[in-house]
Amino acid sequence: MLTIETLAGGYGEVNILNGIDLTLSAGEILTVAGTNGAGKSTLAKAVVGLLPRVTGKVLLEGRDITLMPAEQRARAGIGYVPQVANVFPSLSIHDNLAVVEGVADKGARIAEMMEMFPALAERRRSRAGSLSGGERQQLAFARALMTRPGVIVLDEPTAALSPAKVDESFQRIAALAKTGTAVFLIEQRARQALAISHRGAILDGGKVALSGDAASLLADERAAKLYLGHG
Ligand SMILES: Nc1ncnc2c1ncn2[C@@H]1O[C@H](COP(=O)(O)OP(=O)(O)OP(=O)(O)O)[C@@H](O)[C@H]1O
Repeated sequence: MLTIETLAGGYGEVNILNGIDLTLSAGEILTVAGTNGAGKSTLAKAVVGLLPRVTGKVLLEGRDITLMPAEQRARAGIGYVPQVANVFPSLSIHDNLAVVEGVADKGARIAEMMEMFPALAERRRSRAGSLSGGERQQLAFARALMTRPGVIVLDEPTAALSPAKVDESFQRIAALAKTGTAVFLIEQRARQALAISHRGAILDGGKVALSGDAASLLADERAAKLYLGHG
């Protein structure tokens, strides 16, 4: 579904990403973890078309999208939920979903989103500006799913959530992958994320330091010691 080959690049002249190779198949969850500043968010931006300078390749279903602008990538089926949620604060929850363009069967899709995110359904007429950080994140997630993207890039989806909601969020992500969506999951909660993932990659200094299937990464002593913490 998504192939990343020798991807490098950054914001200015200095490379933040230093040659990354990763693949993600339909229905698969790939956790990308790593220390602060390792380049995880920068990698997400390169995948969705928001990094100013890149070399190497990003392929979507075999098609080279490395230089494709972000809006076009979104139309081609790459959804993105950035770390700081993008919602329209003055619009209601319902209308935040209703204004998403390019959605076939909009009413039905909104109903599906309300089912997937019960906390949003309860407050569908409330202004998005009145939501908590975690609820805003859910709304941004629902907005990104409206167009039924084949790949979704989630940048720390659990960061703003209360501990009680973290599990629920991971379960929702697992359920989404079961419907065939490929999930590119950036997470600080690496152990929990790997527990629902098929594969994982740990970034360090803009490179993949370790990668493999999620279970072996969880069992890897070096990964545990250097990157996963004890939690
Ligand atoms: N807009 C930007 N312009 C210039 N440099 C940036 C920009 N955003 C991030 N950087 C730099 O790129 C490097 C990698 O940052 P990035 O946010 O990708 O790391 P990260 O692994 O996602 O870290 P964190 O877990 O803290 O979010 C850092 O040195 C950061 O200072």
